[in-house]
Amino acid sequence: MIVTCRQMQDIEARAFERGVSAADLMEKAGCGIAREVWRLFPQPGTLILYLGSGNNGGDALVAGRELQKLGWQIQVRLSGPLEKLKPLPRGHFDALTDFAVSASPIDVADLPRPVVQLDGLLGIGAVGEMRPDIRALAAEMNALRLEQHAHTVAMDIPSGLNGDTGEPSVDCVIADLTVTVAHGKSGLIADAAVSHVGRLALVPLAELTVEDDGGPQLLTPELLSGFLPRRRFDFHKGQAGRVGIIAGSRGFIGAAVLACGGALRAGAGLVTLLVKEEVYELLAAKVPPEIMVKVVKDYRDVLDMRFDALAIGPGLGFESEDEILNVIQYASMPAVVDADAITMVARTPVSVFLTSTPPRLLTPHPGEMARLVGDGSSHPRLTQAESWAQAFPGNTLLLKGARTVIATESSPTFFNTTGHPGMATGGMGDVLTGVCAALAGQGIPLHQAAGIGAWACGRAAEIAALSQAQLSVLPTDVIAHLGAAFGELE
Ligand SMILES: NC(=O)C1=CN([C@@H]2O[C@H](COP(=O)(O)OP(=O)(O)OC[C@H]3O[C@@H](n4cnc5c(N)ncnc54)[C@H](OP(=O)(O)O)[C@@H]3O)[C@@H](O)[C@H]2O)[C@@H](O)CC1
Ligand SMILES: [K+]
Repeated sequence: MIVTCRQMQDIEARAFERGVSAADLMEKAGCGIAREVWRLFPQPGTLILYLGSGNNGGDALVAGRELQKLGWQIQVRLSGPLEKLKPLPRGHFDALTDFAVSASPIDVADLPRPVVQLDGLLGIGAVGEMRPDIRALAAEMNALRLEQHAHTVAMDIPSGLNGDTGEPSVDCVIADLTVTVAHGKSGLIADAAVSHVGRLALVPLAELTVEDDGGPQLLTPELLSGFLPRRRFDFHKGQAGRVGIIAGSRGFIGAAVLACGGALRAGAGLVTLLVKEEVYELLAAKVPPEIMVKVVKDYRDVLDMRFDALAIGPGLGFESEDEILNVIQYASMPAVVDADAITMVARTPVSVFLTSTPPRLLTPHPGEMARLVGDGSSHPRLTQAESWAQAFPGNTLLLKGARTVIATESSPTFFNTTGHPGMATGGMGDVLTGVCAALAGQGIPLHQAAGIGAWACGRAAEIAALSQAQLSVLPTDVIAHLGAAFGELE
């Protein structure tokens, strides 16, 4: 569930009336934040706590205390006199040991790396524009990030971001990771906020659980693990899904290989790559040994084959457009439609979709989405995805981007939380297509399959970046780390 700041404060106030302790909540929030920092930064370095006067700074202090136990060295920047700290953060400040308060910007050149700065300046208690003292510290954090490669983690919301609208004010903190507490805040998923929020994580607080409103949801491991079926001990490959992949053409061999790799690592029982004669030799030599490669004269031959799910599109080209459109329209099993196949759908009368009974998952990037919705592409991403889903009930749309959004009519819209800018490399989408098809082949509904797929690919890319720079992460690295990502959902 996504809430406004006011709704969050009301939920909190009602919990306090029931006797829930604010100190307890801060303890849980701070420990949860520390866990999320550890997930992305498992090697300890230097932690700089930027503290405002409110409870947002308390979260940073508790997280700092926990990370200190793992070996992080702590430095503190205060926005004003200590006496201004609210009682809860003041208590945590007084209890902290072995740290230095710096009265001026910190030179991190000789400090242990990584340098991570916790933004505890302002949370949901912020009113109006940032005041000069806070704004100066926010600007300092951004400069440290930009000029000295420090990483920024926002407590609850990035300071200076309107928690309801997502509008960033001047000098709004640019976070690499925002760990939000109890519930996602509406401003965090606004298009304008994406580059200030960065990677998202949610620390659920059982005491602040409320009845779900059916609205958008953040993709979290807690939510997604419920979508992954447990396998019986006597499970066999026929039950794990027979996936057919229609991909690859001359000059676009790699896309097919990547889709196959994604499908394998997402647990498909049998993966068959269906290709035309001209690329058979090349692809048969290039795909992993677990893949069967089958030559088809006409892609429509697939309509008579037994598959549990199809993936259609990566590296396909446009030579067999009529055949592909027929497969999308008539195949009796769920299908993931990607890349060139989306462009084909976009230039076809929409009735093709309305008449196709089995569900389809379309996974456009913004350029392909613009082809699908025309003028609609100027609308907010959430509106684009939900409008398309309303127009084509039963089908699912996954709109790629730094904040991938997934919509299906009558289902809560999902916002992905994982991933990093190093994923801006050709081929990432091909992996995702294979992953989603494999999950669909295991009987997972396309909406959930898309959610698991987006989260797992992003998380795999994060794990791949633990041992190398983000910008060096390749789609093949994502495939190699999918197993670790899925492991976090079990
Ligand atoms: N939700 C939950 O369940 C839980 C929430 N928790 C955490 O608490 C956070 C909310 O804490 P909060 O209410 O103390 O407010 P917070 O955001 O720290 O800032 C308020 C302070 O900032 C000041 N100030 C205000 N506007 C300003 C401005 N424009 N420019 C400059 N200063 C400004 C204002 O000072 P004043 O105006 O009073 O002098 C006030 O003292 C929440 O985001 C989460 O992190 C968890 O610990 C536990 C569970
Ligand atoms: K903050």
